Amino acid sequence: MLRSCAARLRTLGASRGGARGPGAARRSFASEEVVDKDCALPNPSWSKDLRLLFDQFMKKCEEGSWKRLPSYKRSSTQNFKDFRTHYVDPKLLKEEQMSEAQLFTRSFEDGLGFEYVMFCNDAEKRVVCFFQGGPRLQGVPGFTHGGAIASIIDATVGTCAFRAGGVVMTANLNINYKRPIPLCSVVVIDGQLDRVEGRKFFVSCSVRSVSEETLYSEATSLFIALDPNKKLT
Ligand SMILES: CCCCCCCCCCCCCCCC(=O)SCCNC(=O)CCNC(=O)[C@H](O)C(C)(C)COP(=O)(O)OP(=O)(O)OC[C@H]1O[C@@H](n2cnc3c(N)ncnc32)[C@H](O)[C@@H]1OP(=O)(O)O
Repeated sequence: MLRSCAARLRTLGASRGGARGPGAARRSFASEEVVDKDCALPNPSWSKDLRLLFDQFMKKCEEGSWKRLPSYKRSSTQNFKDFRTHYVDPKLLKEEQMSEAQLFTRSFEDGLGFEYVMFCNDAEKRVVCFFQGGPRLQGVPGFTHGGAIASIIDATVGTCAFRAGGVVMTANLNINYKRPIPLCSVVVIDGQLDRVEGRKFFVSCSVRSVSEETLYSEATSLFIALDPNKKLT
């Protein structure tokens, strides 16, 4: 698996054309035109497994029950700007650093870090994430780092909570690591909103192999919807 992963990355290097694939979002950022591509679309580093899962769920999207969630390196939506002004003390924001701010899980070159796509089913209160962890996410040799697994779990269960409760933050994340995840393999993270108590959103998830035969990890989490009358800092 590692060899084919390296091979894909070599072809990726050759195809570095930076093509503006579908789903590119044009917007001005820090006074320059930056094309923020939708990273939740296939690129040459995606394995056959990841593309197959993507195609399967895109068909479900056509049936209407599931929706693919676009994903960008930077969130420029107005609500993100409102988030910063509303919840963060401007004194703490160093504008020059903020212009470099990117979503952590979208901060690696194609194929090297987090390759993933999420689909949501709001009726079932579920978010499914297909994740291929690249060679820069290595923990023990040949396996994915536990912190990288926690990050993609956090993003998946966080998105599940976000869909139900709006702007949320992680208050608690408990992960049981049952089996190590081979580096560059594809896993299926299935997030489920379990219950809501006021501003508390309880979400759990499993991390399984594509064949569903191997349970790699299980997690429970608590997200808190932010109180509009409270600053975060
Ligand atoms: C912006 C939009 C852009 C668009 C984008 C689109 C896509 C978007 C996807 C998002 C995906 C996010 C995925 C990344 C999410 C992170 O990674 S966030 C980063 C890590 N988390 C943090 O840094 C949070 C740090 N903690 C805090 O800021 C504060 O503790 C919190 C979480 C905001 C809560 O503070 P608070 O609002 O003052 O609430 P508080 O009164 O303390 O507690 C409320 C209730 O929760 C309970 N509680 C709080 N903490 C705990 C705990 N750890 N354990 C148990 N109970 C707890 C309290 O006991 C209380 O319970 P009740 O008394 O009401 O029964």
